[in-house]
Amino acid sequence: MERNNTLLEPVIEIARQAGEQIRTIYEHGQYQEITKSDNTPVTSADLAAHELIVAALAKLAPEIPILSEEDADIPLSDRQAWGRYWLIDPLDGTQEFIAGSGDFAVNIALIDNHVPVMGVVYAPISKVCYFAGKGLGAFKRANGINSPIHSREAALVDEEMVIAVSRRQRLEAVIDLLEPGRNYRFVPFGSASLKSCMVAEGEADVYLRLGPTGEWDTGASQCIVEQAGGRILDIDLQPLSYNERESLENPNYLVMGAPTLPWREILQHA
Ligand SMILES: Nc1ncnc2c1ncn2[C@@H]1O[C@H](COP(=O)(O)O)[C@@H](OP(=O)(O)O)[C@H]1O
Ligand SMILES: [Mg+2]
Repeated sequence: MERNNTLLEPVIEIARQAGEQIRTIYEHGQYQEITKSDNTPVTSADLAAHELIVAALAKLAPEIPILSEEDADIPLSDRQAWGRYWLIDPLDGTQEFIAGSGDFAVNIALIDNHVPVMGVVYAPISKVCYFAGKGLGAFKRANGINSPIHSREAALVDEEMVIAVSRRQRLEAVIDLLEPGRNYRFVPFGSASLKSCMVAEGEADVYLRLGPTGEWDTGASQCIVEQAGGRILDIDLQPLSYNERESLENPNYLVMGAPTLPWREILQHA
């Protein structure tokens, strides 16, 4: 565990450098865009960040293999021998990058024996970095200052429950899952990882994600959320898996700040 945590500071710097590169491209507005086979967009900014991160991680720790959203076509038969590997999403929130909302982030996780043990999420526009190491806690770095972060305690039954949701999904699909009669407030925000970090720092009680995402969308933020006191589980309240299936697609999931809330009742229509 200690060995993993010595990698944290260099990885934060790699995420920052990739984020700076993304921010420069974003501000100049000069990038190419193509549609991938899963019908999601990828830009030259995603690919530039991918190249930077892969080169820097290979230099930092040549023995650790890398799985990136932008180079993910590696069969399980090759991946299953990996004890530790880097799981990266060079640009989480590509559609937000294109739309100009500013809600996007660089994600780098270290997975050890199928468990995220290190997570770094860097938001290039706010220049805020969320990071965590297993057994170390979760932190937010802004203006060079680290602050420990903690998810929110269980809200009382009649208190407002703040729910982070994608900007690009039908809100009705989320509302349909929820137990009626509670006081919900929905906060649309871009980038799956930044919404998870909202829960980790207590800005939201829960993030409900319906629809496709990849293991790279949750690896880094799962470590941050867990170290902050929360959990990421699928909608049946089972753990997400890493590098255990041929497909890298996640099931629907929820990021909960307070694991002790009665989630089975709250998600009664799931
Ligand atoms: N049709 C689809 N197939 C696969 N993943 C999708 C998807 N639509 C959205 N996503 C995932 O949701 C993430 C964005 O979340 P949000 O909608 O909350 O901004 C995307 O991250 P990327 O931008 O890295 O591809 C992508 O991984
Ligand atoms: Mg991406």
